[in-house]
Amino acid sequence: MGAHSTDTVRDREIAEEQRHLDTVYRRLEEKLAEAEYILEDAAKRVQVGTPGALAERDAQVYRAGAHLQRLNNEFEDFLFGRIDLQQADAPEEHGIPSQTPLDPSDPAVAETLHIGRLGVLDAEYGPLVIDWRAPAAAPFYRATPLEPGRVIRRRVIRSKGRRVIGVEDDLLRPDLSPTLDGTELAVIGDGALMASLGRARSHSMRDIVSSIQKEQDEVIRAAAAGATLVTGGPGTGKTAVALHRAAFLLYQDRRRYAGGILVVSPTPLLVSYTEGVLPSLGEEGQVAIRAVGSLVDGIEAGRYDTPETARVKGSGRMVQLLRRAARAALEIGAPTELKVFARGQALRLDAGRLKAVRGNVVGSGGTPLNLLRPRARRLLLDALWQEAVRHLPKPQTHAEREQRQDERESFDDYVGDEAPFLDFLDAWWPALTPRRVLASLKQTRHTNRIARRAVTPDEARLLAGSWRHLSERGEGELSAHDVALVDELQLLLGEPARPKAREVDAVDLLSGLDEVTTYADRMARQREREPVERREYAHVIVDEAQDLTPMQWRMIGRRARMATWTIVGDPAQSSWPFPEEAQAAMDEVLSGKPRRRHTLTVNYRNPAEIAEVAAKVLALAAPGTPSPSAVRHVGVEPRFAAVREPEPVAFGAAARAELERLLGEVDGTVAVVVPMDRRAEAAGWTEGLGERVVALGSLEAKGLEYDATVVADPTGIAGESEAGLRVLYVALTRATQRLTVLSGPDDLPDAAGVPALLH
Ligand SMILES: Nc1ncnc2c1ncn2[C@@H]1O[C@H](COP(=O)(O)OP(=O)(O)OP(=O)(O)O)[C@@H](O)[C@H]1O
Repeated sequence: MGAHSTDTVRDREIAEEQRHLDTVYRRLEEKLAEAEYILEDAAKRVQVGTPGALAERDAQVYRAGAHLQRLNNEFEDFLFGRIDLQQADAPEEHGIPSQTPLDPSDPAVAETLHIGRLGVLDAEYGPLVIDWRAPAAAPFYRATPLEPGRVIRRRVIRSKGRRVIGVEDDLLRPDLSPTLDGTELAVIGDGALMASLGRARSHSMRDIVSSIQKEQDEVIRAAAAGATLVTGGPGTGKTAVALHRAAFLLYQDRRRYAGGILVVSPTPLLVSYTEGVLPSLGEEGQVAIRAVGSLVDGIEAGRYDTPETARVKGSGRMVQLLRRAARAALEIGAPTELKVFARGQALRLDAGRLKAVRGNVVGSGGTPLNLLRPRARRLLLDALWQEAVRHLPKPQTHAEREQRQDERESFDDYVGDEAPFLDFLDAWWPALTPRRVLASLKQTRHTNRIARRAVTPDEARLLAGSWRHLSERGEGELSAHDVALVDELQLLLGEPARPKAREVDAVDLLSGLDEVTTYADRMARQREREPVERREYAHVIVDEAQDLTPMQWRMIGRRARMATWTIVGDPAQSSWPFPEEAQAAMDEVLSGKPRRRHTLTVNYRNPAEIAEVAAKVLALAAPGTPSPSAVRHVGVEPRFAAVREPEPVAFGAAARAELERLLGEVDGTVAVVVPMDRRAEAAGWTEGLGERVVALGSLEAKGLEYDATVVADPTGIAGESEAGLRVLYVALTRATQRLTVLSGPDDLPDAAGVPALLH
């Protein structure tokens, strides 16, 4: 009887929400018709009006189009929340309702707000749905029984398409026996929220808009200025929060942030996993999510460096090495003699002279080398001219000086345009590209020669080895660490001159500095015309920040000179071995910006059973770091299995059998995580198992999650680098339901079934 009456109450409440949702959809359909009308109308209209008005109209059409598309795509959970509020103590101000109740002991609900992905107004401009990012929606996420504010009841509404299927309530004022329209307020708890945490995972992340928690909401809505730094263990929602924050910033100040938010992600895998979240929040196109290896246009990092090589490439010492490498690259294969014929004589600059000229061209300034080419041309002509007039007496009178000047000008015109001189210039001051400079470092001897104290001979050898596959021009695949070096080199080199630089350019006749600025100006104008990708952002969000090397921080910093920041990460998951060095690099990039710190404490991904195993590794990997608390129990302990035979075939068979077993246990995705050098092997284990299964190298698992994971060869992962235990910690924290740890003969489990490493 009791159950029956609860069901009736639940049905009644669901029906009530259904009525509201129906009203919302009716209104949305009206808006849809309106949007269609605007689109048609705009298409018909001729192009008149000021550019500003036209742009505004384009924007309107764009918005209407986007709206249309989104409504047609039919939202899941378009409307997901509701709060019932007490009477406010003050009228709302600037659209922000007061959060304090007039009378805290008043049990009556005075106001009900529905919260959804987008704001919807009724025909009288009353709110049918409030955008989740609006200030009025904040209490939905912030209210707690200790600090309820005006909220009496918070409700999460679950729907499928246009049908409401469930509600889940939190009563924030159990002391009140609250009422709504004179009847007792119903409170339904059907576990929808916990169910949603336990749902099967797919290969794309979902938004968390209906269940953002208070500590997360505080990050999402934090002021934009300066830098917001967020730490938290695995599964605490750092990535989710970072993405929701992007949507929030756009909502709050669209003009400022449209097109100007960059999200830097550690791997392309995490980019594709998270890509769908912003569109599901109604934000399409304005936010660029890019892997740290894809920040330089035209390059997609596809190689992995060994941990030893990565250590060198990521280090701030590379700046000095690259500076020298760029200069040295100019000299590789450079001619050692310049000979031209002019004024009836052979003029010659020998190696010593050329060296002196080169020194003068570079001077002490930091002008990018490619921009110095006009100066190189001029100083070479100077040197040749001095040769030409060496035996002539100095001009004495004004007339003589004028005459000499005229001769000089025609000398420049004549010599400077002749093939021998131009060919020489091309070879002596070639247009350098970052790739070409990297390729120059593939010769260990050369690298060693220029390395001097920047890197050790051993490190020079590692670097050279990692670039051996590049062609002379630097064609070939690069690593994510190389991309940061390319970016640094781009700055040191400047844009290479255009190939048709052979025409005489009046600019060349000006003095050095003018040449440089004029050239730069010309390039700038050119850039305006060609739609190249944005290089500066208004806000930069860094995910998995603990992994960035100093060189990567510099690269990101160059895209954020005017930006505000959100930086999320977990030092305990860092695969970079020198946290202090990375911290210093970050400090430099953020210099002077005020910082706001937040910590996230609840693990929403891993069930407690898995979190417990991970905590053991955490204690070894980052002693003293608190584990986030896991909110869910699945009632199944992680499995420890071991393969005693040393043959890889036996290990592979065991891994595959385990994957097959897990596929039967969970509805969603399954991953096997292996040491980086066993990736190819692991790909074989998963062959034919279908789309739900993936094989990942330890570093590729960053940020991802699966229903079930097999962590294969944990000792191998832990031994990969100095940061190995932290990488193992990452691997162990990927699963939402099931975890199997599969060890080899070198780490057999003890009597309790736990491998020694995990003690
Ligand atoms: N408030 C929430 N409601 C529902 N699900 C949540 C909430 N917060 C986080 N989650 C879920 O928890 C999982 C982990 O979130 P996320 O990947 O953002 O964590 P993270 O801190 O970035 O983890 P890691 O450090 O391991 O990369 C995701 O599936 C996310 O959807």
